[in-house]
Amino acid sequence: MDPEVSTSKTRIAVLGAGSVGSAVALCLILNPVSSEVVLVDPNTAIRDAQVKDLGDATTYHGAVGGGGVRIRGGTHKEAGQCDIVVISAGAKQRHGESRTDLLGRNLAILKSATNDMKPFREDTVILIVANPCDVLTYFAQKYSGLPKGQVIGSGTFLDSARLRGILSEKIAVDASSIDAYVLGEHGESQMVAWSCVTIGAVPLDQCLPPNVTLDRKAIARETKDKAAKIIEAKGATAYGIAALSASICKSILFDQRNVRPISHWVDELGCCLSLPVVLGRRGIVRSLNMPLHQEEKELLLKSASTLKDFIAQAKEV
Ligand SMILES: NC(=O)C1=CN([C@@H]2O[C@H](COP(=O)(O)OP(=O)(O)OC[C@H]3O[C@@H](n4cnc5c(N)ncnc54)[C@H](O)[C@@H]3O)[C@@H](O)[C@H]2O)C=CC1
Ligand SMILES: CC(=O)C(=O)O
Repeated sequence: MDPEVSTSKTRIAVLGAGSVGSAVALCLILNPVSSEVVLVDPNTAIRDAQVKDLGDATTYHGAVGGGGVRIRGGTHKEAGQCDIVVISAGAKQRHGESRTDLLGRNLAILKSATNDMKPFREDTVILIVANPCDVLTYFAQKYSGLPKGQVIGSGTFLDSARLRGILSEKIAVDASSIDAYVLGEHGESQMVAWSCVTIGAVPLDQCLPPNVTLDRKAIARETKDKAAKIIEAKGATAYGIAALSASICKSILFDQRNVRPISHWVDELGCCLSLPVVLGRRGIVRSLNMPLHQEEKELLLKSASTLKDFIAQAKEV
């Protein structure tokens, strides 16, 4: 951790005061990472009501070194001067819609929000959470003009957490001791890097409990479909992505160098998608080259090709 970093000097802006944005803000209050959280939404009635509600949660939760996190409403311009901008602004999927169905609506929102935030501080990191996450990350890099490594997406961090949770139940090992990654698109073309799954450095196949066999296809499908199942029942997902977004903010602000599957620009593949990266104060420190099997490499290429098609088809306003 960078000893120079202190929560007393740092600000995180959250764009979008809806289900996800407010849950991100709550996580940042309960597990303080910065001294201030600035909520931004053109719907100022919702924004201010969320600020009041969240303000009640700050009372007994002091930041590191004392003093509570300050939550307040703010403008896009102010967001451009924050250490991190988490972008959850945009439409969410209705039952039966895919993430990519949101592209037209959310690209327009992203463009106007990014223009409204300019000029950015030169060290601001943008974290895209709104969907379709990977395609929006590509366009946020283009619109913001910030170095590509500073504009990232939550990507398959959430899918990887879901995969670890499912594996944890099947093999009765705590999820935090399972190293397993979903790669590629945060969406339909995602793939599981099965050849690299380890438990305490032991390859998965070599440490299954007796009488346990894993149906890998079914597990990958359950991982991918988890969001749709939740959306069908309650209309949205929010808590998982909020906790993980707050943890990404912590990795960045405290220069923690954690390895996470995060959506970022991958030169060889010509798009933004998730591969494990080292996260630091300026976003991506470096990408890690996973020793994937040939068929996994092909699935990753297919995911990249799907994403490039979406980028090519996107109608910019
Ligand atoms: N990456 C991931 O794993 C996840 C992504 N999401 C995505 O997050 C996004 C937000 O979802 P919810 O919070 O449930 O939606 P919501 O509808 O509850 O909130 C969206 C908010 O964005 C605001 N907004 C619109 N234009 C804006 C602008 N220019 N600047 C700032 N705010 C603006 C709206 O006024 C609204 O309050 C959706 O695209 C959803 O698909 C949701 C869950 C997980
Ligand atoms: C909505 C969404 O992208 C998710 O929960 O994975």
